[in-house]
Amino acid sequence: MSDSKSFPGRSKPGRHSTRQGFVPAEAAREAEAAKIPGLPARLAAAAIIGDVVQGGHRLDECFSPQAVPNRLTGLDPRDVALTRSIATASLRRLGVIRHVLAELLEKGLPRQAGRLEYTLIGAAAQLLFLDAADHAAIDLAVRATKLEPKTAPYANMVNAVLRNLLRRREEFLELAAGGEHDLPPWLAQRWRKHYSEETARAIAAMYMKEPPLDVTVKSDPAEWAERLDGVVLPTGSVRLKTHAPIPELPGYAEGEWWVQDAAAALPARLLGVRPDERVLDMCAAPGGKTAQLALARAHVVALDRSAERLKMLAANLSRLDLRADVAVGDATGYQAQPFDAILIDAPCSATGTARRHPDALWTKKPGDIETLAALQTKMLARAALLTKAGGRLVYCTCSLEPEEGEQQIAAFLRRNPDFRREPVTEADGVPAEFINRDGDLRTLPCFWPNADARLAGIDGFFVARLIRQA
Ligand SMILES: C[S@@+](CC[C@H](N)C(=O)[O-])C[C@H]1O[C@@H](n2cnc3c(N)ncnc32)[C@H](O)[C@@H]1O
Repeated sequence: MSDSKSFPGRSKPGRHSTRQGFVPAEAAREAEAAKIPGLPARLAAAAIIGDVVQGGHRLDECFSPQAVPNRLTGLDPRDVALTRSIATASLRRLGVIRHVLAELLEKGLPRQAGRLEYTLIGAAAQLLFLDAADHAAIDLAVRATKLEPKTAPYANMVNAVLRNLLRRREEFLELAAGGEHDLPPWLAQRWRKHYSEETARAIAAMYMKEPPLDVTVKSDPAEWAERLDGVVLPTGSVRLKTHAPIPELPGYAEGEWWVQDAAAALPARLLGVRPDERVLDMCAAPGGKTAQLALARAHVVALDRSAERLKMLAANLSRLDLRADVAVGDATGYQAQPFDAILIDAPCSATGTARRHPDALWTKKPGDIETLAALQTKMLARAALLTKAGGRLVYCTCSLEPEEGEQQIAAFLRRNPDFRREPVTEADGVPAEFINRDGDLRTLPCFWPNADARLAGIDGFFVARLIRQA
């Protein structure tokens, strides 16, 4: 790998002679590493695991061309795919991998050993959960360790730990089987309290599996299910059994569908917009729900604080040949004439989406929930001012935390007596099991179990539909 930023913190590289002249030793080491098949991907994966776990970066962002630092510079597409699979498996199973490593590292991890932990995590993920050849996983982890001056003294230790892991693999796989060790303890504890012991276990079991790919189609789900080798779900989304690269699938380039989890497709539908209504999508990017509203031929204002993410929204709408007015701005202070309908897909802890974004569980801390809930409260207050008399307001989050869902709406209704809940019913095309006692929608990742893991589960979402009195 040629990206020198992939070795942050390396101290004062020495210089040595090459045919081209003097180059930093660091660059020379990287050039050497690039020649060893499989090593650049292992180095990139370790760097990305660190960016997520230590730096708080989102995993998806690490794979975007705009990523800073970009760990993928110079990697060929096969190495990028391998990097992604190592990093994703590492984060999906991070809890149990750390548990296993703690057992194998008698004296714990050496302090200030740079990227050593992430190299070990990536190698353990390969040995336990991926198809990579065992000898390659161990040998390349040892080489990666030798490459960095801070970690080089621990190369023998890495070798010994990984060989021990291999010897005890069956025991560790048994430990990993239920997924219970994969969750950060503070979140597991919350879910046991708010749902039940059994539900928390079922969520953990779902979170250790790769999720299916769901898409929203512009029309004719049955035909697209057949063309895409999928099934039509009870809510109208199409679930694909294959994992082919998305841009290569039929209908993608023609803009006939877009990727959207089946649960994420429900909030915009529950807003029930009609042609020519003025609709505000308050947190719109990257635009999955804006596309649904635009497809219903509403006049949509797609508002988001992030200009970068709105560029993605614009590109998505352009591929789909759909239109919306794009506005960059802070929803909590947004001013406009009142709207017929408003959708708030609020920023949240995203703990309901960890099947697709396993990093979501490891980049959040307990205090974040309070901070996010405070932001959501402000957005709801602003949306209340922007909703016409008789207008509708749908609030949703992809969080499993009641503070960002049920409690948020209970407090909103207490503060805003001119709003009432319009309960979600089966007549909305929503399965009864998704509707809670208050008439709000609450999905959990363990819903829709299926013996065929390719078809199981749904993102965790909360959705409330409110009406402002006329
Ligand atoms: C859950 S995502 C929205 C996903 C989107 N609705 C979709 O379906 O594709 C939340 C969005 O809220 C945006 N956001 C965060 N804080 C905001 C604020 N104060 N005002 C407006 N948008 C904000 C983020 O940039 C992010 O794009």
